Amino acid sequence: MQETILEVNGLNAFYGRAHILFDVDLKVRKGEVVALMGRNGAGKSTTMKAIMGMLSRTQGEVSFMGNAIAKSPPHVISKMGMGFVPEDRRVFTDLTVLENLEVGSQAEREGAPYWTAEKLFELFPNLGEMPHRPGGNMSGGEQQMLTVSRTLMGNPYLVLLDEPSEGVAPVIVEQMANMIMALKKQGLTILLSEQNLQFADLVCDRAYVLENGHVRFEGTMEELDANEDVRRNYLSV
Ligand SMILES: Nc1ncnc2c1ncn2[C@@H]1O[C@H](COP(=O)(O)OP(=O)(O)OP(=O)(O)O)[C@@H](O)[C@H]1O
Repeated sequence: MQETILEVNGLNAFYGRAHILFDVDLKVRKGEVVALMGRNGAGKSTTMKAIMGMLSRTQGEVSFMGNAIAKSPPHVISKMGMGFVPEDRRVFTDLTVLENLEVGSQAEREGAPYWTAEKLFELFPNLGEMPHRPGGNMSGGEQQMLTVSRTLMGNPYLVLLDEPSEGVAPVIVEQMANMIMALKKQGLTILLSEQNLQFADLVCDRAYVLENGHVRFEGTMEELDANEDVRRNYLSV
């Protein structure tokens, strides 16, 4: 069995007094694409932010490549090789595509795919056609691709990808799915938050389903597809 890249045990998270995550356990192994699923408000983004060290109040254990990171701040976790593409996909609007990529650049990491702007332009030909365009003059889908690319420029071992298919045109959704499959082939490990079961079925190996901050299901995509109760009760399908 492949080595475990990320292991979360008994993760609880709070916004002020509101208790949002309840004893979340999850594991991501090297080379896997794992889906974090659930309806709006289930706790997917909160789980990612908590893993990334972005929340002020959490309890539980998070281990990344064998290192305990639950008390580490986001910039330290990023430097260790964890990339995060948040839902709001902010690009630097005054910087060009190439400049945006340079901002994300980190040193090569042994055992992680190595990315250059040229390699990313092969993966996202749209971006390759506009290297000098300011980020502010791009469509939402193009900005989405740029945010993913900027994160990859950090040569991460693991990428947390928050709802890549949400709010973008169907043609971009298709490109996103192709992109994730291409990244998997390169050996990248991905934890992907997603509401859309069709999309997750296309690109993911396993899924965790959240409801009200609790993990309600854990299994392969085949097991999830076959589990009508989970799909009906906790997903919008
Ligand atoms: N900054 C915040 N302050 C207070 N409560 C928050 C905050 N952000 C999220 N919440 C609440 O935490 C719960 C989980 O939200 P979260 O964004 O993690 O869900 P999600 O599964 O990612 O859903 P979505 O698809 O809508 O992003 C929701 O009840 C939400 O209202």
